Amino acid sequence: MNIRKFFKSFVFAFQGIILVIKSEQNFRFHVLAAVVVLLASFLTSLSKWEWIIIVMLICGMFMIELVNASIERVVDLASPELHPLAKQAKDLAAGACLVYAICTIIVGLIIFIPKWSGILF
Ligand SMILES: Nc1ncnc2c1ncn2[C@@H]1O[C@H](COP(=O)(O)OP(=O)(O)OP(=O)(O)O)[C@@H](O)[C@H]1O
Repeated sequence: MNIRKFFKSFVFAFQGIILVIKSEQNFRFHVLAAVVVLLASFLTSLSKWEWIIIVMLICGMFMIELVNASIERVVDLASPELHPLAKQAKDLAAGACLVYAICTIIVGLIIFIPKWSGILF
């Protein structure tokens, strides 16, 4: 196993994460949302499994935004001019992000509403 190559691949992966933070407004919004959700989670007594679900949802959102940013760049490289297939590729990737974001909101509400309803009402 080539250790140097192994660590270099980590460096490249971190470069990708830094790039998406710097260049994608959506990603920065999701980072902010994740901080808010983590703060709310600390203030709410979550079970181990609820914590696991929250962490997986947050990481999943970051992952899908990274894939979306990657698809946007590949499409821009392959089709700098307007093309219906380029539009479809970008809109499909954006649709995947939206589906996942809606899923995280629904699951978050299922976890938090019963806990907060006792405090609020
Ligand atoms: N090469 C292209 N050919 C056809 N439609 C495109 C192309 N590039 C982008 N589009 C479409 O134009 C609309 C706006 O795209 P825009 O470039 O503003 O955002 P994006 O590339 O999807 O994301 P970002 O703003 O983060 O770069 C989207 O519906 C997208 O699918």
